[in-house]
Amino acid sequence: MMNTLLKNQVLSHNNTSRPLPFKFVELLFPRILVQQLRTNTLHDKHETKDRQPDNFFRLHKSKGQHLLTNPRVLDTIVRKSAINPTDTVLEIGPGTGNLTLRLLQAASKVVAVEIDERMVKFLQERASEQGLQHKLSVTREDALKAEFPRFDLVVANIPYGISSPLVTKLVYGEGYNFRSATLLLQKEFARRLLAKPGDSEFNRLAVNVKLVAEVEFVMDVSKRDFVPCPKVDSSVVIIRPKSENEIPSVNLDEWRAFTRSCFNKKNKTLGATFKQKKRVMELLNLSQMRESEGECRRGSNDGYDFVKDDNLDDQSDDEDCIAYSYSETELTMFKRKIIEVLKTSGFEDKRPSKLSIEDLLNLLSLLNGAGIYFHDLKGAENADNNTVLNRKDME
Ligand SMILES: C[S@@+](CC[C@H](N)C(=O)[O-])C[C@H]1O[C@@H](n2cnc3c(N)ncnc32)[C@H](O)[C@@H]1O
Repeated sequence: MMNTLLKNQVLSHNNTSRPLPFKFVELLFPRILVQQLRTNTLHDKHETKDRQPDNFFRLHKSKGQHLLTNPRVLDTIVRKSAINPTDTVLEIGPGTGNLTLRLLQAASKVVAVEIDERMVKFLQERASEQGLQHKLSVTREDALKAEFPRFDLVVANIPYGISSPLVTKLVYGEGYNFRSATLLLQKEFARRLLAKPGDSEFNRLAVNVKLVAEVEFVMDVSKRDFVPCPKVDSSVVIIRPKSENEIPSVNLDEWRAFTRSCFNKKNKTLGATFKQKKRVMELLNLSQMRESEGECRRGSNDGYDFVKDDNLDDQSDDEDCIAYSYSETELTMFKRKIIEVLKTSGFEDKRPSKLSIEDLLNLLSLLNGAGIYFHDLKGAENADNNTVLNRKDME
Protein backbone atom coordinates (compact mmCIF):
# COMPACT_ATOMS: atom_id res chain seq x y z
CA MET A 1 0.00 0.00 0.00
CA MET A 2 1.24 3.45 -0.84
CA ASN A 3 2.45 5.34 2.16
CA THR A 4 0.57 8.64 2.05
CA LEU A 5 2.92 10.34 4.44
CA LEU A 6 5.97 9.43 2.40
CA LYS A 7 4.18 10.53 -0.74
CA ASN A 8 3.40 13.93 0.71
CA GLN A 9 6.95 14.35 1.80
CA VAL A 10 8.66 13.43 -1.43
CA LEU A 11 6.13 15.58 -3.24
CA SER A 12 6.62 18.57 -1.03
CA HIS A 13 9.00 20.34 -3.40
CA ASN A 14 6.38 20.74 -6.09
CA ASN A 15 3.20 20.35 -4.10
CA THR A 16 1.21 23.51 -4.71
CA SER A 17 -1.18 22.74 -1.83
CA ARG A 18 1.57 23.29 0.70
CA PRO A 19 1.20 26.67 2.37
CA LEU A 20 4.93 27.29 2.71
CA PRO A 21 6.52 29.64 0.18
CA PHE A 22 8.57 27.83 -2.44
CA LYS A 23 11.95 29.17 -1.31
CA PHE A 24 11.24 28.27 2.29
CA VAL A 25 10.28 24.72 1.31
CA GLU A 26 13.43 24.53 -0.77
CA LEU A 27 15.52 25.44 2.24
CA LEU A 28 13.78 23.08 4.61
CA PHE A 29 13.23 20.28 2.18
CA PRO A 30 16.34 18.19 2.81
CA ARG A 31 15.92 18.24 6.56
CA ILE A 32 12.17 17.57 6.57
CA LEU A 33 12.55 14.84 4.06
CA VAL A 34 15.48 13.14 5.71
CA GLN A 35 13.89 13.26 9.12
CA GLN A 36 10.50 12.04 8.01
CA LEU A 37 11.75 9.47 5.56
CA ARG A 38 14.00 8.03 8.23
CA THR A 39 10.99 7.32 10.41
CA ASN A 40 8.85 6.02 7.60
CA THR A 41 11.12 3.84 5.54
CA LEU A 42 13.11 0.74 6.25
CA HIS A 43 16.19 -0.46 4.53
CA ASP A 44 16.89 -4.16 3.99
CA LYS A 45 19.41 -4.18 6.81
CA HIS A 46 16.82 -3.15 9.36
CA GLU A 47 14.04 -5.34 8.10
CA THR A 48 12.58 -7.78 10.55
CA LYS A 49 9.47 -9.86 10.17
CA ASP A 50 7.68 -8.12 13.02
CA ARG A 51 8.54 -4.60 11.81
CA GLN A 52 6.79 -4.33 8.50
CA PRO A 53 3.52 -2.47 8.92
CA ASP A 54 1.68 -1.51 5.73
CA ASN A 55 2.65 2.11 5.94
CA PHE A 56 6.37 1.36 5.70
CA PHE A 57 7.87 1.88 2.28
CA ARG A 58 10.85 -0.40 2.42
CA LEU A 59 13.87 0.51 0.35
CA HIS A 60 16.05 -2.31 -0.94
CA LYS A 61 19.79 -1.94 -0.65
CA SER A 62 20.20 -4.78 -3.12
CA LYS A 63 18.53 -2.56 -5.73
CA GLY A 64 20.65 0.47 -4.81
CA GLN A 65 17.60 2.36 -3.52
CA HIS A 66 19.21 5.49 -2.13
CA LEU A 67 17.02 8.47 -2.99
CA LEU A 68 18.64 11.76 -3.88
CA THR A 69 16.86 14.41 -1.84
CA ASN A 70 18.97 17.57 -1.99
CA PRO A 71 17.07 19.98 -4.30
CA ARG A 72 20.22 21.96 -5.03
CA VAL A 73 21.94 18.86 -6.39
CA LEU A 74 18.82 17.77 -8.30
CA ASP A 75 18.50 21.20 -9.90
CA THR A 76 22.18 21.29 -10.83
CA ILE A 77 21.94 17.88 -12.51
CA VAL A 78 19.01 19.09 -14.61
CA ARG A 79 20.65 22.43 -15.43
CA LYS A 80 23.98 20.86 -16.42
CA SER A 81 22.19 18.37 -18.66
CA ALA A 82 21.17 21.24 -20.98
CA ILE A 83 17.81 19.71 -21.81
CA ASN A 84 15.90 21.22 -24.75
CA PRO A 85 12.11 21.47 -24.48
CA THR A 86 11.87 19.11 -27.47
CA ASP A 87 14.10 16.41 -25.93
CA THR A 88 13.18 12.90 -24.90
CA VAL A 89 15.13 12.03 -21.77
CA LEU A 90 15.92 8.46 -20.72
CA GLU A 91 16.02 8.00 -16.95
CA ILE A 92 17.31 4.74 -15.51
CA GLY A 93 16.05 3.95 -12.02
CA PRO A 94 13.70 6.89 -11.41
CA GLY A 95 12.79 5.61 -7.92
CA THR A 96 10.20 7.83 -6.25
CA GLY A 97 10.71 10.50 -8.89
CA ASN A 98 12.62 13.36 -7.24
CA LEU A 99 14.67 13.79 -10.41
CA THR A 100 11.90 12.67 -12.78
CA LEU A 101 9.56 15.54 -11.88
CA ARG A 102 12.24 18.07 -12.74
CA LEU A 103 13.04 16.26 -15.97
CA LEU A 104 9.34 16.25 -16.90
CA GLN A 105 9.25 20.00 -16.49
CA ALA A 106 12.32 20.55 -18.65
CA ALA A 107 11.81 17.97 -21.43
CA SER A 108 9.20 17.06 -23.98
CA LYS A 109 9.11 13.47 -22.70
CA VAL A 110 10.73 11.22 -20.11
CA VAL A 111 11.10 7.50 -20.76
CA ALA A 112 12.01 5.77 -17.53
CA VAL A 113 13.08 2.20 -16.80
CA GLU A 114 12.61 1.04 -13.21
CA ILE A 115 13.00 -2.47 -11.86
CA ASP A 116 10.77 -2.06 -8.79
CA GLU A 117 7.03 -2.27 -9.44
CA ARG A 118 6.22 -0.22 -6.33
CA MET A 119 8.38 2.64 -7.58
CA VAL A 120 6.70 2.49 -11.00
CA LYS A 121 3.25 2.90 -9.43
CA PHE A 122 4.45 5.57 -7.03
CA LEU A 123 6.04 7.54 -9.84
CA GLN A 124 2.97 7.28 -12.09
CA GLU A 125 0.75 8.61 -9.30
CA ARG A 126 3.17 11.38 -8.51
CA ALA A 127 3.38 12.48 -12.14
CA SER A 128 -0.44 12.42 -12.40
CA GLU A 129 -0.79 14.60 -9.35
CA GLN A 130 1.47 17.14 -11.01
CA GLY A 131 -0.46 16.90 -14.30
CA LEU A 132 2.66 15.61 -16.04
CA GLN A 133 1.65 12.00 -16.70
CA HIS A 134 1.18 12.61 -20.45
CA LYS A 135 4.93 13.28 -20.70
CA LEU A 136 5.99 10.18 -18.78
CA SER A 137 6.42 6.64 -19.99
CA VAL A 138 7.74 4.33 -17.28
CA THR A 139 8.28 0.61 -17.74
CA ARG A 140 9.10 -2.00 -15.15
CA GLU A 141 12.27 -3.57 -16.51
CA ASP A 142 15.87 -4.37 -15.75
CA ALA A 143 17.81 -1.59 -17.48
CA LEU A 144 20.55 -4.03 -18.45
CA LYS A 145 18.09 -6.20 -20.37
CA ALA A 146 15.72 -3.51 -21.62
CA GLU A 147 15.73 -2.30 -25.17
CA PHE A 148 15.63 1.45 -24.72
CA PRO A 149 13.28 3.43 -26.94
CA ARG A 150 14.69 6.38 -28.87
CA PHE A 151 16.09 9.11 -26.60
CA ASP A 152 18.07 12.32 -26.99
CA LEU A 153 19.90 12.20 -23.69
CA VAL A 154 20.20 10.26 -20.46
CA VAL A 155 19.88 11.82 -17.03
CA ALA A 156 19.96 9.41 -14.11
CA ASN A 157 20.97 8.60 -10.59
CA ILE A 158 21.70 4.99 -11.35
CA PRO A 159 22.00 2.02 -9.00
CA TYR A 160 25.76 1.77 -8.47
CA GLY A 161 25.78 -2.01 -8.71
CA ILE A 162 25.16 -1.87 -12.46
CA SER A 163 27.38 1.12 -13.31
CA SER A 164 29.96 -0.71 -15.41
CA PRO A 165 27.63 -2.77 -17.66
CA LEU A 166 25.22 0.15 -17.94
CA VAL A 167 27.88 2.63 -19.07
CA THR A 168 29.15 0.00 -21.51
CA LYS A 169 25.62 -0.55 -22.81
CA LEU A 170 25.14 3.16 -23.36
CA VAL A 171 28.42 3.94 -25.08
CA TYR A 172 28.83 0.69 -27.02
CA GLY A 173 25.15 -0.17 -27.51
CA GLU A 174 24.26 -0.41 -31.16
CA GLY A 175 21.59 1.95 -32.42
CA TYR A 176 21.78 4.45 -29.57
CA ASN A 177 22.31 7.94 -30.85
CA PHE A 178 22.24 10.43 -27.98
CA ARG A 179 23.88 13.75 -27.11
CA SER A 180 24.95 13.08 -23.56
CA ALA A 181 24.46 11.01 -20.42
CA THR A 182 24.48 12.91 -17.12
CA LEU A 183 25.06 10.23 -14.50
CA LEU A 184 25.30 10.27 -10.74
CA LEU A 185 27.87 7.59 -9.95
CA GLN A 186 29.86 6.28 -7.04
CA LYS A 187 32.78 8.69 -6.63
CA GLU A 188 35.50 6.07 -7.18
CA PHE A 189 33.78 4.83 -10.33
CA ALA A 190 33.49 8.38 -11.65
CA ARG A 191 37.20 8.94 -10.94
CA ARG A 192 38.05 5.94 -13.09
CA LEU A 193 35.99 7.27 -15.97
CA LEU A 194 37.85 10.57 -15.65
CA ALA A 195 41.31 9.04 -15.22
CA LYS A 196 44.15 9.66 -17.67
CA PRO A 197 47.03 7.35 -18.64
CA GLY A 198 49.44 7.13 -15.72
CA ASP A 199 46.77 7.88 -13.08
CA SER A 200 46.37 5.09 -10.55
CA GLU A 201 42.65 4.80 -11.46
CA PHE A 202 43.31 4.43 -15.20
CA ASN A 203 42.00 1.05 -16.23
CA ARG A 204 40.23 -0.81 -19.01
CA LEU A 205 36.91 0.90 -18.30
CA ALA A 206 38.52 4.33 -18.76
CA VAL A 207 40.32 3.38 -21.95
CA ASN A 208 37.25 1.78 -23.51
CA VAL A 209 34.92 4.64 -22.67
CA LYS A 210 37.44 7.28 -23.77
CA LEU A 211 37.81 5.66 -27.18
CA VAL A 212 34.20 6.45 -28.00
CA ALA A 213 33.21 9.30 -25.65
CA GLU A 214 34.35 12.38 -23.73
CA VAL A 215 33.80 12.45 -19.98
CA GLU A 216 33.33 15.69 -18.04
CA PHE A 217 33.33 16.09 -14.26
CA VAL A 218 30.37 18.09 -12.93
CA MET A 219 30.33 17.90 -9.14
CA ASP A 220 30.87 15.76 -6.07
CA VAL A 221 27.78 14.83 -4.05
CA SER A 222 27.87 14.01 -0.37
CA LYS A 223 26.43 10.76 0.93
CA ARG A 224 24.31 12.95 3.25
CA ASP A 225 22.30 14.11 0.23
CA PHE A 226 20.67 10.67 -0.04
CA VAL A 227 18.00 8.86 1.94
CA PRO A 228 18.95 6.47 3.33
CA CYS A 229 22.55 7.61 3.59
CA PRO A 230 24.85 5.26 1.62
CA LYS A 231 28.39 4.38 2.72
CA VAL A 232 30.04 6.07 -0.24
CA ASP A 233 30.18 9.56 -1.72
CA SER A 234 29.11 10.21 -5.28
CA SER A 235 29.99 12.36 -8.28
CA VAL A 236 28.10 13.60 -11.29
CA VAL A 237 29.73 13.23 -14.70
CA ILE A 238 28.57 13.90 -18.22
CA ILE A 239 29.47 11.37 -20.91
CA ARG A 240 29.28 12.69 -24.46
CA PRO A 241 29.55 10.11 -27.24
CA LYS A 242 31.99 11.10 -29.97
CA SER A 243 30.67 11.51 -33.49
CA GLU A 244 31.44 8.71 -35.95
CA ASN A 245 34.26 10.61 -37.59
CA GLU A 246 35.90 11.35 -34.22
CA ILE A 247 36.11 7.65 -33.30
CA PRO A 248 39.31 5.98 -34.54
CA SER A 249 38.74 3.47 -37.24
CA VAL A 250 39.03 0.20 -35.35
CA ASN A 251 36.81 -2.84 -34.97
CA LEU A 252 35.18 -2.07 -31.61
CA ASP A 253 34.63 -5.74 -30.70
CA GLU A 254 38.29 -6.49 -31.37
CA TRP A 255 39.35 -3.37 -29.46
CA ARG A 256 37.44 -4.48 -26.38
CA ALA A 257 38.87 -8.00 -26.57
CA PHE A 258 42.36 -6.49 -26.99
CA THR A 259 42.01 -4.18 -23.97
CA ARG A 260 40.65 -7.11 -21.95
CA SER A 261 43.90 -8.96 -22.69
CA CYS A 262 46.16 -5.96 -22.09
CA PHE A 263 44.54 -4.86 -18.81
CA ASN A 264 44.05 -8.35 -17.46
CA LYS A 265 46.71 -7.47 -14.91
CA LYS A 266 47.10 -3.77 -15.52
CA ASN A 267 50.33 -3.40 -13.55
CA LYS A 268 52.12 -6.17 -15.42
CA THR A 269 54.21 -5.23 -18.42
CA LEU A 270 52.74 -6.13 -21.79
CA GLY A 271 55.69 -8.48 -22.32
CA ALA A 272 54.79 -10.42 -19.16
CA THR A 273 51.09 -10.46 -20.03
CA PHE A 274 51.52 -11.71 -23.57
CA LYS A 275 54.16 -14.28 -22.66
CA GLN A 276 51.68 -16.22 -20.56
CA LYS A 277 51.07 -19.59 -22.12
CA LYS A 278 47.31 -19.26 -21.83
CA ARG A 279 47.38 -15.86 -23.54
CA VAL A 280 49.57 -17.26 -26.33
CA MET A 281 47.20 -20.20 -26.80
CA GLU A 282 44.17 -17.98 -26.84
CA LEU A 283 45.67 -15.62 -29.40
CA LEU A 284 46.94 -18.46 -31.57
CA ASN A 285 43.46 -19.91 -31.57
CA LEU A 286 41.82 -16.60 -32.44
CA SER A 287 44.33 -15.84 -35.14
CA GLN A 288 43.77 -19.24 -36.71
CA MET A 289 40.02 -18.76 -36.48
CA ARG A 290 40.40 -15.46 -38.29
CA GLU A 291 42.52 -17.04 -41.03
CA SER A 292 40.30 -20.04 -41.60
CA GLU A 293 37.02 -18.44 -40.45
CA GLY A 294 36.66 -21.87 -38.96
CA GLU A 295 36.50 -23.87 -35.79
CA CYS A 296 38.63 -23.08 -32.81
CA ARG A 297 40.75 -25.93 -31.57
CA ARG A 298 39.93 -26.67 -28.06
CA GLY A 299 39.32 -29.34 -25.50
CA SER A 300 41.77 -32.07 -26.48
CA ASN A 301 43.26 -33.96 -23.56
CA ASP A 302 46.52 -34.53 -25.43
CA GLY A 303 47.35 -30.89 -25.74
CA TYR A 304 47.82 -28.03 -23.33
CA ASP A 305 45.08 -27.31 -20.94
CA PHE A 306 46.08 -24.05 -19.35
CA VAL A 307 43.56 -24.41 -16.58
CA LYS A 308 45.68 -27.22 -15.18
CA ASP A 309 49.11 -25.93 -16.09
CA ASP A 310 51.20 -25.37 -12.96
CA ASN A 311 53.81 -23.33 -14.82
CA LEU A 312 51.47 -20.50 -15.57
CA ASP A 313 52.60 -17.04 -14.56
CA ASP A 314 49.29 -16.13 -13.13
CA GLN A 315 47.07 -18.82 -11.71
CA SER A 316 44.76 -16.27 -10.14
CA ASP A 317 43.65 -14.96 -13.50
CA ASP A 318 39.89 -15.31 -13.57
CA GLU A 319 39.34 -14.49 -17.20
CA ASP A 320 38.34 -16.76 -20.04
CA CYS A 321 39.46 -20.28 -19.38
CA ILE A 322 39.16 -22.32 -22.51
CA ALA A 323 41.37 -25.31 -23.23
CA TYR A 324 42.99 -25.50 -26.69
CA SER A 325 45.30 -28.11 -28.14
CA TYR A 326 48.50 -27.01 -29.86
CA SER A 327 51.92 -28.56 -30.27
CA GLU A 328 54.86 -27.12 -28.36
CA THR A 329 56.39 -25.95 -31.65
CA GLU A 330 53.26 -24.13 -32.75
CA LEU A 331 53.06 -22.33 -29.44
CA THR A 332 56.75 -21.41 -29.34
CA MET A 333 56.67 -19.98 -32.84
CA PHE A 334 53.56 -17.97 -32.19
CA LYS A 335 54.92 -16.65 -28.90
CA ARG A 336 58.09 -15.52 -30.71
CA LYS A 337 55.93 -13.65 -33.18
CA ILE A 338 54.13 -11.78 -30.40
CA ILE A 339 57.34 -10.93 -28.53
CA GLU A 340 58.98 -9.79 -31.75
CA VAL A 341 56.17 -7.25 -32.30
CA LEU A 342 56.35 -6.04 -28.70
CA LYS A 343 60.17 -5.75 -28.79
CA THR A 344 60.51 -3.98 -32.11
CA SER A 345 57.74 -1.51 -31.24
CA GLY A 346 59.16 -0.77 -27.79
CA PHE A 347 56.03 -1.97 -25.96
CA GLU A 348 57.51 -5.02 -24.24
CA ASP A 349 58.39 -3.25 -20.98
CA LYS A 350 55.42 -0.89 -20.98
CA ARG A 351 52.46 -1.19 -18.62
CA PRO A 352 49.01 -0.76 -20.20
CA SER A 353 47.89 1.73 -17.55
CA LYS A 354 50.62 4.14 -18.71
CA LEU A 355 49.73 3.99 -22.39
CA SER A 356 47.55 6.44 -24.26
CA ILE A 357 44.71 5.33 -26.51
CA GLU A 358 46.89 6.20 -29.50
CA ASP A 359 49.67 3.91 -28.19
CA LEU A 360 47.22 1.07 -27.69
CA LEU A 361 45.68 1.54 -31.13
CA ASN A 362 49.14 1.51 -32.62
CA LEU A 363 50.02 -1.73 -30.81
CA LEU A 364 46.80 -3.40 -31.94
CA SER A 365 47.48 -2.43 -35.51
CA LEU A 366 51.06 -3.80 -35.31
CA LEU A 367 49.81 -7.08 -33.85
CA ASN A 368 47.14 -7.35 -36.55
CA GLY A 369 49.84 -6.68 -39.14
CA ALA A 370 51.71 -9.71 -37.82
CA GLY A 371 48.57 -11.87 -38.07
CA ILE A 372 47.65 -11.65 -34.38
CA TYR A 373 43.98 -10.94 -33.74
CA PHE A 374 41.66 -10.48 -30.80
CA HIS A 375 38.07 -11.47 -30.54
CA ASP A 376 35.34 -11.30 -27.95
CA LEU A 377 34.64 -14.89 -27.09
CA LYS A 378 31.23 -14.14 -25.56
CA GLY A 379 29.39 -15.71 -28.49
CA ALA A 380 31.54 -18.81 -28.32
CA GLU A 381 31.17 -18.77 -24.57
CA ASN A 382 27.41 -18.99 -24.74
CA ALA A 383 27.54 -21.77 -27.26
CA ASP A 384 30.15 -23.84 -25.50
CA ASN A 385 29.76 -25.44 -22.13
CA ASN A 386 33.51 -26.04 -21.85
CA THR A 387 33.99 -22.39 -21.12
CA VAL A 388 34.38 -21.37 -17.50
CA LEU A 389 32.10 -18.40 -17.00
CA ASN A 390 33.75 -15.92 -14.77
CA ARG A 391 34.40 -13.01 -17.02
CA LYS A 392 34.92 -9.63 -15.51
CA ASP A 393 33.23 -6.86 -17.38
CA MET A 394 35.10 -3.66 -17.99
CA GLU A 395 36.82 -3.15 -14.71
C1 LIG B 1 19.96 5.19 -6.55
S1 LIG B 1 18.23 4.91 -6.73
C2 LIG B 1 17.79 6.39 -7.54
C3 LIG B 1 16.37 6.78 -7.38
C4 LIG B 1 16.02 8.16 -7.93
N1 LIG B 1 16.45 8.30 -9.30
C5 LIG B 1 16.61 9.25 -7.08
O1 LIG B 1 17.53 9.91 -7.58
O2 LIG B 1 16.17 9.46 -5.98
C6 LIG B 1 18.27 3.69 -8.01
C7 LIG B 1 16.93 3.24 -8.58
O3 LIG B 1 17.19 2.28 -9.60
C8 LIG B 1 16.32 1.19 -9.49
N2 LIG B 1 17.01 0.01 -10.05
C9 LIG B 1 17.86 -0.84 -9.44
N3 LIG B 1 18.34 -1.76 -10.29
C10 LIG B 1 17.78 -1.48 -11.49
C11 LIG B 1 17.85 -2.07 -12.78
N4 LIG B 1 18.65 -3.13 -13.02
N5 LIG B 1 17.13 -1.54 -13.79
C12 LIG B 1 16.32 -0.46 -13.56
N6 LIG B 1 16.19 0.14 -12.36
C13 LIG B 1 16.91 -0.35 -11.34
C14 LIG B 1 16.02 1.08 -8.00
O4 LIG B 1 14.81 0.41 -7.74
C15 LIG B 1 16.01 2.55 -7.61
O5 LIG B 1 14.73 3.08 -7.74
